[in-house]
Amino acid sequence: MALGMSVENLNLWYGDHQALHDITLGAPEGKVTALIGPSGCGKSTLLRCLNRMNDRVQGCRVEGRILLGEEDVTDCDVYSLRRRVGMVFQRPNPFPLSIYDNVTYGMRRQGRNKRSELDEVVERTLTEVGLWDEVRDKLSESGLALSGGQAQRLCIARAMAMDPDVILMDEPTSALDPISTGMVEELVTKISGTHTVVIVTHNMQQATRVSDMTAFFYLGELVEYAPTAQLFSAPREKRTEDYLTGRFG
Ligand SMILES: Nc1ncnc2c1ncn2[C@@H]1O[C@H](COP(=O)(O)OP(=O)(O)OP(=O)(O)O)[C@@H](O)[C@H]1O
Repeated sequence: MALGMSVENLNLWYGDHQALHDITLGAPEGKVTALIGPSGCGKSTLLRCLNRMNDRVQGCRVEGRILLGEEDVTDCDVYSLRRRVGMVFQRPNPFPLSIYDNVTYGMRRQGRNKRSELDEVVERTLTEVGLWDEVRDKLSESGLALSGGQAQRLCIARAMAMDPDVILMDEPTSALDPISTGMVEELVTKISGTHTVVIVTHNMQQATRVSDMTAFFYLGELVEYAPTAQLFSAPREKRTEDYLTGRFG
C-alpha cells in the first residue's frame, strides 16, 4: 500500500506575504484528496510543498512539518522524494523525446537500463493509462506529437513508471477537452488504492466525482476538511457553503 502524506502546522511566506496559515491536513494512503477554493487561496502552494517544489522559489519560507508516511520530507534527498511523490501539471509537458523515452526517463536517470525491464514498464504503465493500444506502434515517435489528452496520459504514465507512493495533480484536466477529461478522471479513480493522490481542481463536479476527501481553502486558511460527500452535502462552515453555492469565488 502507498504511503499517505500529511502537513502539520504549516505556514508559508513568499517574502512578506503569508500564503498559508497554520495548515494541518492528512492525505490518507490510497485515497484521493481534492484541494478546492477560489483563485489565490493557496491550493497550488500547498501542493508544491508536498514534493518541495517551493524550494526553488526565491524568498519562499516554510515552517511546520510535511510528512510522507512518518518521514519528514525536509530530511529526504529531494530527487528521491520526487521519485516517491510524482507530479502532473496543468498543461501536459511531455519531454521532447520519444514516447518510450518519456516513460523510461526517470528509470534511466536512476541507472536502470535493462531493456526487458524498461519494455515491461512501458507496456504496463501505458496500458494502465489507456494509451497502449493507441501508441504501441509508434513508441519511437515524439511525445510532443500527441494530442493534449494523450500527452497528459503520457505524463501520468511517466510519473507512474517510478512507482511513486503519491501523485500530485495540479488542475490536470483544465487544458483538456471533455472526453480527455473523463479519461483522466477515470484514471485517477483507477490509480487510487495503489497510489495516494492529491488533486487541485477548480471544478466542483470533478472533486465530487474523483475524490474521497476534500479540503476547502480560503485566503490561505484551511476552512474545512471532510469526506467529499459530507463536505458537499452538509458543509459545517458558512464560508464553505457560500463558496459551493457560488456566492463568492
Ligand atoms: N512564486 C510566488 N511568488 C510570490 N507569490 C506567490 C508565488 N506563487 C504564489 N504566490 C501567491 O501566493 C498566493 C497563493 O497562490 P497559489 O498559486 O497557491 O493559489 P491557488 O489557490 O493555487 O490559485 P489558482 O487557483 O489561481 O491557481 C497568491 O496570493 C499568490 O499570488
